[in-house]
Amino acid sequence: MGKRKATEAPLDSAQSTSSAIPRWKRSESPVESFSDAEGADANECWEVDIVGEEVDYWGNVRLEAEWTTWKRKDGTNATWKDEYLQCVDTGPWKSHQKHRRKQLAAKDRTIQVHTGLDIHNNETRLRAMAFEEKLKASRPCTWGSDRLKIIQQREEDSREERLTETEDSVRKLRNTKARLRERTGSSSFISSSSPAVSRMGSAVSSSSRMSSESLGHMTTFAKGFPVLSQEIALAHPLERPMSEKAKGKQRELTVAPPVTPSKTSDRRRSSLGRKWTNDSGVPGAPITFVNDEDDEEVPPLPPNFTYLERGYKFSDPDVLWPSEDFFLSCRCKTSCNAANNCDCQDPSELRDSSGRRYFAYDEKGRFKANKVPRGVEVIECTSRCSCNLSCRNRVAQRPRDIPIEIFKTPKCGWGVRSSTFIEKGKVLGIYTGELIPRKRAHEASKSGESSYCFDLDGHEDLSVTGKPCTNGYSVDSYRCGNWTRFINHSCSSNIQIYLVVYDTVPDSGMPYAAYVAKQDIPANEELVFDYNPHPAPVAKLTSSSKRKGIVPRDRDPCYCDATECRGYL
Ligand SMILES: C[S@@+](CC[C@H](N)C(=O)[O-])C[C@H]1O[C@@H](n2cnc3c(N)ncnc32)[C@H](O)[C@@H]1O
Repeated sequence: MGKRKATEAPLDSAQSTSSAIPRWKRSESPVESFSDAEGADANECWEVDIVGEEVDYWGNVRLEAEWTTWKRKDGTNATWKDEYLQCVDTGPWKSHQKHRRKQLAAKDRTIQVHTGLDIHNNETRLRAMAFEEKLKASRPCTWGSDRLKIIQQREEDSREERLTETEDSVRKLRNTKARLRERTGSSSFISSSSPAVSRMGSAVSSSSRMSSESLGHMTTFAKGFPVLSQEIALAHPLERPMSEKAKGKQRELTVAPPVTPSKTSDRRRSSLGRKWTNDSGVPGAPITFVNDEDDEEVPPLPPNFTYLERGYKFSDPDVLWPSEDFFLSCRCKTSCNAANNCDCQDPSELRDSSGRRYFAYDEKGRFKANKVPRGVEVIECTSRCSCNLSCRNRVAQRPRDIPIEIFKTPKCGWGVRSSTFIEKGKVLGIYTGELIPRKRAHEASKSGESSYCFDLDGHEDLSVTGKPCTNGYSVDSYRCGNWTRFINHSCSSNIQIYLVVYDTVPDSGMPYAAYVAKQDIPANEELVFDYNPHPAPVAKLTSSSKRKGIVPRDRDPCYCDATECRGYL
């Protein structure tokens, strides 16, 4: 609602500006004569309603109004002339428009705006404004401030990590003092089942031997984990000096009661998650840690554990990775279309009955499990091939694109799941770690040293020899590895392993073990594989012996809960 001063207004002569682009074209409305009009207020103003608006090329807005108590002789009562609207309060109209824009933006997923005209009518203008507002809200261009936030977050993280270490050292000091008091017969007693102590034996039980779905052996000989590196290495000489604020906090901590474990745990979990996500190089597919079971902060890891998303670490002088000069290569342009025409597929054993070679993946990059016999290495294109990363024969080597959650399971220590649905045939990642000679893995197992070893058995057929090969290689992910080292066993698995070579030479005994979805896996379902899908003939446990917890000697009990559970690992 608004009022217009009832003065004689001149005829609008400004039909256009000097510019080539016209302003809105004004109608030849006559000078209004209000001499016979009634209904004016004390200031000689007549009430108007704003009913529309237009915008010109330069963004100038003009309003359309209608007199509520006066009309022309021809019955019309609308005007665009701002001369008549100078004392109109436009506030209510603007808020009405804002509300309508919001409604439009909420209603349309994509707002169609046709801006071909110089002059936009009310609807177009509203849509354009709604579109811009929506765009701004959905994709705010805040990279500058985002960057600042990341930097601040990093600084905060490193400060928090130092604080956590300090808190741990205080707790440890208290425990040590308590133990000393205990030894010296002091009456005060502190339970040894404090989180730091109970954690050491919790996750992984001792001496379990497993073999992979396809051919490898997974050997886990864990006699209890050392505690995390952060707990031991309190002040690294190369670390930045602690800020005054943090020092103050440290001083406070020495007298204050310990912080609640949940807060510390959350901080440590998110800090480790961020670190591993950064180290994995795939920020779009983060790694997170969740523990809804107990107060264990993060999975127990040996000191100086290194996260390695892809490839192997070579620390053993006996293990030599083949030189790039020996890699196979093809000359396919952009992407390899047919395995039969692809030179790097020459040694591939994936052939149909007429001898024609085929790829292990379909056009969508899904692994064709039923077409790849157990023990056959999949040969992917190498860095010497002329095709690019979009090639259909480069799948296991692509960066991971599913988010990973490492979570505490009720019975099997830490396990792995993803917050997204995983399609059957989806290749999830490869088992990484130190590539060591098989004999070293066996020595480690005999000496009872903790290790997470995956035996790369290559073409060995366990069903024929019945014994594991001793001259091959194993992957030890105890000190170095990625999220796959947390995948638990189930007698009813949803993922399987196949061997793949890329950037190495086929048949060298050094393939990668790739994890692939055996079936569609719903979001948040634990990812599990059968550590020993072709077990040597050990008597299957009866349900009553399972109930009694009787397992064969040298075997660990299985807690997978599958109906067909064998009862042991
Ligand atoms: C490769 S690790 C898996 C990650 C492990 N849960 C952890 O917390 O680090 C293998 C170990 O996990 C435990 N584990 C895995 N699956 C299990 C199962 N079905 N039943 C009992 N323990 C299991 C065993 O202690 C085994 O030695």
